[in-house]
Amino acid sequence: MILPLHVEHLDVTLGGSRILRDVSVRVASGECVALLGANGSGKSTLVRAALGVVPASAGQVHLFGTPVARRRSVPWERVGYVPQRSTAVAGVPATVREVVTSGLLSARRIAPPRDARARVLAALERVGMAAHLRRPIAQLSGGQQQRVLIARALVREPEFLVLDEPLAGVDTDSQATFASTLRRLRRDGLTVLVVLHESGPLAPLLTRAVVLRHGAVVHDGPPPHPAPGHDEADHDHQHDHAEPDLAPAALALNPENLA
Ligand SMILES: Nc1ncnc2c1ncn2[C@@H]1O[C@H](COP(=O)(O)OP(=O)(O)OP(=O)(O)O)[C@@H](O)[C@H]1O
Repeated sequence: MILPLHVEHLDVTLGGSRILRDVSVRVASGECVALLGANGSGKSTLVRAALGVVPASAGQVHLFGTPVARRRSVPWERVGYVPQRSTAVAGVPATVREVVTSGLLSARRIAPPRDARARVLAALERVGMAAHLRRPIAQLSGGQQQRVLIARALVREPEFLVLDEPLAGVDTDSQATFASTLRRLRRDGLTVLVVLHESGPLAPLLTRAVVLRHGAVVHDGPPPHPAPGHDEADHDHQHDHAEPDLAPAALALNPENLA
């Protein structure tokens, strides 16, 4: 069976430090897997390595059976990526329509396809944001921005969606909206890998959780139950190693730059 994601014995070393240690993770078709762990445990690094953004020092990554050595080797027509909102939309002076249209562009396709308008609208309808088509993304709430970024990832109709901390800095109402969006996508048959600080309101949607600690997998199985009284709304840390805010031109031209 060809897996959407198959990571085998992956090691990643950055700045002389071993960040991931012998990590093996499988995501099968139709699963909704959470990647959990404390700050600095290596979750984002694993996602970035899976999308060819950071190189492996040992081990292998396959997406739909394709070996991933660099960003260009990712089968982007089958994989959607939703980056952390804080790094993706800060200061971008674009409308919702423009942001979602950028999901249809790439280094090889710098003009939108003929049916772009209909596809953009359909993607926004899937996340309940069609009414906001013409609004500047910077004017939207955090939760709404998050849904627009999901629409941008959905506009190519991927089979596998990777989301990096979609609940970070999002208020409780928007978290519930996000959970129902995710439930709908799962019903549509999407395979999902979602990086989370803790499983929280998404726990009922998860088929499995992989927990990282100090760059190694310490759990791969049923999702842990959310702690009583948990509140993720205040989890809005910034990454000291985060990519710089994307220039609008990069956002408009090449969604693969977001990975
Ligand atoms: N380019 C880099 N050079 C050196 N160290 C790095 C680099 N990128 C990440 N790291 C380090 O790797 C470790 C894991 O970082 P990573 O962002 O993958 O963790 P995380 O689990 O996603 O954390 P968070 O919850 O804060 O997003 C951290 O100690 C981080 O400082």
